[in-house]
Amino acid sequence: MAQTPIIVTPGDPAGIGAEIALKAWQNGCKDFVILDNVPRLESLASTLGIEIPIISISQLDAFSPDCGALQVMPVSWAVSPQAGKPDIANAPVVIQAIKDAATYVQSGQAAAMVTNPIAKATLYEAGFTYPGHTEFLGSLSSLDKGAPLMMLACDQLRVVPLTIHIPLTEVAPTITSAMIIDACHLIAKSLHRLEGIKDPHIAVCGLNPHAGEQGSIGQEDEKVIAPAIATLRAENINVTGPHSADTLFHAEARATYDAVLGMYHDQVLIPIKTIDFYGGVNITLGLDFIRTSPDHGTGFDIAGKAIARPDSLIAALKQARHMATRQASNNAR
Ligand SMILES: NC(=O)C1=CN([C@@H]2O[C@H](COP(=O)(O)OP(=O)(O)OC[C@H]3O[C@@H](n4cnc5c(N)ncnc54)[C@H](O)[C@@H]3O)[C@@H](O)[C@H]2O)C=CC1
Ligand SMILES: NCC(=O)COP(=O)(O)O
Repeated sequence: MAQTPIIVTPGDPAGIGAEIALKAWQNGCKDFVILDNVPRLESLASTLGIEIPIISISQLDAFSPDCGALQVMPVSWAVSPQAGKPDIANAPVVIQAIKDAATYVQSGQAAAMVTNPIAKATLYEAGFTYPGHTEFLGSLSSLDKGAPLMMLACDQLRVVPLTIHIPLTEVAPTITSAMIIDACHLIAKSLHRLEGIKDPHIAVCGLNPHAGEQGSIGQEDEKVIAPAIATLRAENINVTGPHSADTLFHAEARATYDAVLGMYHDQVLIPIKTIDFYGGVNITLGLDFIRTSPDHGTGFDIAGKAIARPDSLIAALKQARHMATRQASNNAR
């Protein structure tokens, strides 16, 4: 039976997305179709010294994993992409590609979507009103309670930030016990569904240094986070905390839990990117379709220089296929 492809979005065409997709294909990931433009990819491949056949297909059911060429569904860039120089004129094409990819997965034409990095500031300038893919895809999907959540995963760690792209000054007033409860329910359900982990242990970070030092360095740990943990534990959800975030990420601590729920972006993204900068994968939890992504950004400083590493995109493609296979077997039960 023909394999349903993964659909890959171009991301910002001035970034490293196309380069890492060419390299992922060259490295044996042949089960995806990318939304982009054949002449541009051929020209980029030639500049980068990557020799692979590239063909256009007009619909996803024409995909053949054994055809020996990178398969591309065409998009028309408003202006010719220049490496390292994002152009606001291409923003509508970038956004439409994300929307189209989500539709392909929701309709079953693609098994999952993998997004290449977008330049958030460029899209904001063009009027994009969502903080990032996670929230945008959430708006296109029916959602589990507490969704969408952003989970970053590598072989040694899984983390979820409770708040994502908001200013640090807004974190403390934003977090609530209900958000923590919903997030832990969704993480537990997702780890069971996606990875078969029954009763996963979720370690919840405090917000303040030393998890508030019993209320003397901030009140949120005792007044917001601890009550949520007590509620979850009363429901027999395997949650501990609030933990001091600074002692939660060394190897011995990591061996004690399945995932960490942090209160804000950098609290949990710094540890995972330090542990595995090139191999991490971003997974959106709680959507009605599968979406993963490399955990890095557009890499404008290295675009077009042939030095971008495809590891994270390769890991994202493998994770997406793993999730699609698991979902199919869950559905068949
Ligand atoms: N999922 C997404 O769409 C994401 C988008 N971004 C966007 O990316 C843009 C740039 O963000 P930065 O913070 O500079 O992060 P970045 O990840 O693009 O770059 C940080 C550093 O890591 C290097 N790097 C990144 N990916 C690499 C790879 N595959 N191989 C080798 N080196 C690599 C870059 O050259 C740079 O020195 C921003 O506009 C941000 O919004 C950032 C993270 C995720
Ligand atoms: N820092 C992670 C990040 O920016 C990913 O955001 P998203 O675009 O996947 O929502």
